[in-house]
Amino acid sequence: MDLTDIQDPSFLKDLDQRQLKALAQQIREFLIDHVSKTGGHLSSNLGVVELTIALHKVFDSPQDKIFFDVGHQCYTHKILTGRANRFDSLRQYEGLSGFEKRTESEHDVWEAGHSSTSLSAALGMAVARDLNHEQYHIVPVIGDGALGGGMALEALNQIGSEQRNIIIIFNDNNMSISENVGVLTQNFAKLRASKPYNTFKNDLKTALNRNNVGQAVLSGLQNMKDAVKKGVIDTGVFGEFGLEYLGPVDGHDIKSLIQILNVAKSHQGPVVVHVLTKKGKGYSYCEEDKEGVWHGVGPFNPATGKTLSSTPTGYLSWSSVISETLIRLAKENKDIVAVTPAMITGSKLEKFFAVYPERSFDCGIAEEHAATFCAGLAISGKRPFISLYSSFLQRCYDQINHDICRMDLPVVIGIDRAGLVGEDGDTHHGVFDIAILRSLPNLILAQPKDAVEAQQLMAAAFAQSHPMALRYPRGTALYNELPQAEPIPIGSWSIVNEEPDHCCTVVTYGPDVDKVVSKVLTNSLPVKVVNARFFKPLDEAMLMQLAEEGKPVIVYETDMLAGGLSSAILEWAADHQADLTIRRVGIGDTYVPQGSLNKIRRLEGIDILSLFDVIKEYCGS
Ligand SMILES: Cc1ncc(C[n+]2csc(CCOP(=O)(O)OP(=O)(O)O)c2C)c(N)n1
Ligand SMILES: CC(=O)[C@@H](O)[C@H](O)COP(=O)(O)O
Ligand SMILES: [Mg+2]
Repeated sequence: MDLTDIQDPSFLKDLDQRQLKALAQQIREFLIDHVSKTGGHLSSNLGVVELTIALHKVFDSPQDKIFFDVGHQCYTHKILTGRANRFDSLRQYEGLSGFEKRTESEHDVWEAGHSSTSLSAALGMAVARDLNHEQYHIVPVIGDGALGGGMALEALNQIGSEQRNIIIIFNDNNMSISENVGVLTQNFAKLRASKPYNTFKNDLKTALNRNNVGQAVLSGLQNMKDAVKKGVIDTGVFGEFGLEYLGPVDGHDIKSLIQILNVAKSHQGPVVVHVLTKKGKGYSYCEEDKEGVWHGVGPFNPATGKTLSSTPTGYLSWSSVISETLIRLAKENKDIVAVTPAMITGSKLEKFFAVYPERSFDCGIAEEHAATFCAGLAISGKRPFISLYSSFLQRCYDQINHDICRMDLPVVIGIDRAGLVGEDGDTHHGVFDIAILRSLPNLILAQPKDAVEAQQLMAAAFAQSHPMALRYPRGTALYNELPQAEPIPIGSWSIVNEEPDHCCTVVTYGPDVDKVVSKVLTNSLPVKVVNARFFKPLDEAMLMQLAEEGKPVIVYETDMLAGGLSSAILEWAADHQADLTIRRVGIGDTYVPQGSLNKIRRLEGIDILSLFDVIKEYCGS
């Protein structure tokens, strides 16, 4: 069949096992082919092809609510709900989202991008359904990584006591982005290997194979409950939470999946279906990947698995610049330890973990815990470095406030993926951190303009004794190793382009500093450019100087205007009754969509050309 002919999942009801299997194969080939051109979350999607087919065969979407935790594994769901024809535009501006999007389809009943929200959402939906006296199934699909997240465990706690009808699909591929961590994974491993239950499951299968499926389901469930009571079946952590447990089932065997989902469907109360899948199933490069490099990929050659883009010579990713510097600092300072909430690969901490295994900690998807864990380390004399994607840092705002800043503990926070990230879209843009962190007492907040400053700011961060956060974007920077980086004085800005008779001053930060300088020089515009590398504390002497010069000041930010650098400068001007004419360029009161950085920066009016339109107002053409 042509996948682009699919309108909705109802066609699955008429397909037999053989046809369903063929469909799975076709979808897998489609995914590899399309993701190799657009990039995307390949491995997780390859792992849930059969599971998603079985879910849409057994349940009736959109009446029944099928949705995916994080949402990065919903591509088959998109194909089965009539969106195959839009895959050429995956993750592009105005194209198909890489996550579920309610505006895209009535079958997308929940949106995410951040992990571990699905179970709370499911319980909310279930309570609303019951209060409305409605009848439908609520079917969240959650991975073993996401299930270890605090929110998911908090939700299980309430789901167990509410006892509403929810069918939790536990997609256990024994992987987070890279290898999963924590004691829960051991509990899952025990369940996976649970022999007595596997025997029991076969009994259930035999019962289900009889003609009277309804009766088989009921007697199967009764047998199962008896077996649980007798302690024959290990229900693991789920039993402890008061949930019915079904499984484990082979997540690539559509027949077994359909059988067990039918059992779950007729169950009263919350039930977990434990599905074993292989991350990257059907594509050897993905199947063999333990580091998670195939979790999210850019365009690649499907035959060789080789990525089509390459880092230019001499450049390193910003994450690598920071982690290389951390390794050097850690050599001198034995108290430095590195902490990550499940982002070793994205944060480029693999090397640090290899060089200093006993000083490296992967906490799992647990930003809140990871931040307070760092506070505990710091209060006991260690110098923790925690790497957090800006967007995921939002999860642990309170811990940064209550546990780190309030006690003025010297934790160094690497804010990775700061600013717009591009194709992951609104859930992942890291544009709020300046605004939310700037109000926290004791915190120092900075951003380097280049890799040299990154090394100097890292040195500064570990040379002082307050919490300090250092933000850096997705992408690369020209890298020259500084064997001995001199710490930059805290709160100091620098003038990077001085003009004796300037028409205005541009105050900006990060990699845009040098872009603005090169543009004004190329266009021979008399514009002074200031590198505002500290958002907190501000360089008050420099601000006073700008006020005395009396020239217009354009604050050019590539993050949210509200609460950002320009807000900080306006506050300072008001507090000091300084006469500053401020013009602001930045992101307005909106969630920025997905798309290439060039495209969305243009759209939001924060690209260099937009800045130049503003400059020209002051400097003529
Ligand atoms: C709060 C938060 N932290 C980190 C991430 C980054 N992240 C995306 S997917 C993922 C792994 C999820 O693992 P799992 O739930 O097992 O799904 P799988 O990819 O194995 O299918 C992580 C850490 C995120 N999306 N949200
Ligand atoms: C789904 C998710 O949250 C991550 O996989 C994210 O897409 C990673 O993005 P990077 O490519 O910036 O590491
Ligand atoms: Mg997983």
